[in-house]
Amino acid sequence: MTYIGEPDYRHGSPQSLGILITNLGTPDAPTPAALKRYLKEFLWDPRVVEAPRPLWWLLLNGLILNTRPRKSAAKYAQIWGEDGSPLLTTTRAQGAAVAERMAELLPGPVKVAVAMRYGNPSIRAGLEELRRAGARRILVLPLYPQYAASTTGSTFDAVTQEVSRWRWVPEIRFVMGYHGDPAYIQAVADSIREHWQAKGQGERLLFSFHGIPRDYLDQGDPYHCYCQTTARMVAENLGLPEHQWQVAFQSRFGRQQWLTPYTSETIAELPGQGVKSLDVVCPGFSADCLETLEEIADESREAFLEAGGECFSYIPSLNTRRDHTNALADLIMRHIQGWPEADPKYDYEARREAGEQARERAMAMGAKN
Ligand SMILES: C=CC1=C(C)c2cc3[nH]c(cc4nc(cc5[nH]c(cc1n2)c(C)c5CCC(=O)O)C(CCC(=O)O)=C4C)c(C)c3C=C
Ligand SMILES: [Fe+2]
Ligand SMILES: [Fe+2]
Repeated sequence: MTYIGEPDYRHGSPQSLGILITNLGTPDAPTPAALKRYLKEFLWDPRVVEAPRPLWWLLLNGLILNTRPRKSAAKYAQIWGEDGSPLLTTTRAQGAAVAERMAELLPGPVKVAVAMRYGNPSIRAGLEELRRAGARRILVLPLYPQYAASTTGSTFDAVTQEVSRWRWVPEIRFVMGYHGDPAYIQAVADSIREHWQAKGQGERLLFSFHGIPRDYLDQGDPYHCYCQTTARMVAENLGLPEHQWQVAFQSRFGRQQWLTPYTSETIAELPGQGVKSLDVVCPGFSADCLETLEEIADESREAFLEAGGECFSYIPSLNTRRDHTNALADLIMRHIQGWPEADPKYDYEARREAGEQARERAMAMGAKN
């Protein structure tokens, strides 16, 4: 629908709502060439690697992009599904599920788009999709429960940078995290309970979160603290005594110190401390991906068994669980408060009709398009 001039509240034009659901991103294919493209974009982001640029450029282009793509491609090949990367297929399915749920909760239309911070579908493509649907108000929901500058902060940069090129900037709000959201905590705890009912409970529950360089914490990033909070709240919900759970950080990159304890070291030490059966859950990952399916469910399992462990169980991410979808939709509802589309009395049809009439009046008056 095209308007003559600006849609205007006085004429009752509809202002439609767009939700941009994002995640980190993934290569287009499990090949060294696709990984090189993906890693180049990802690792050049100053929110991800904060090292001084000229030096980092040399290291990245001279060394890392000549070695890592091949190794990472081999890992991706192990988890690649029929429809592509699990992270992307799951995020798309989450977007569709949230859209369905939002249609139940809201009186007017809502457009949901899915985008990835790196790779495809890009943030630009996602925002374009919303713009074409006529979204004048946009809520951005990065699927990172625990805020980190490298993830949520970087998504903020990408969205605002993209919109800075638009002539007509929409209203934008961001969900900056939900590490302690009761419905999210409940969903994680219930997923663990259900896993225990089906497969039995291990002697220890390990909460494994993606790491960041220790230096980022020292400079004030709240991520470490938020991970501890999530883990403690889930453990409390489960009624787990302190000695039956712990937190560790996975997926270290490079030589610097990262958040400790490291998941890999913790898992190798536990059997020696008498823990023979272990459950691992990764509540920082909304969707199963390379870091959970390959690094935890595969590599870590092997490491645990090799170190003398007997039983290793990976508890899947929330993915498209119904309680996850509902928790995300509730989060959206709370963040769009005050926007007319969130008002149950908002009469979308009446507004649309009034808008049409205003448009016709303007046409009759000979306004130029
Ligand atoms: C180099 C620094 C990195 C930082 C800092 C970092 C933070 C960070 N990452 C996630 C979530 C994911 N990371 C994933 C893959 C991945 N991460 C890094 C590096 C850093 N991450 C690399 C190089 C890769 C690519 C794979 C590899 O070559 O090892 C993924 C999985 C993507 C997939 O396609 O499945 C996720 C998800 C968080 C939450 C985070 C900080 C809190
Ligand atoms: Fe990462
Ligand atoms: Fe990894």
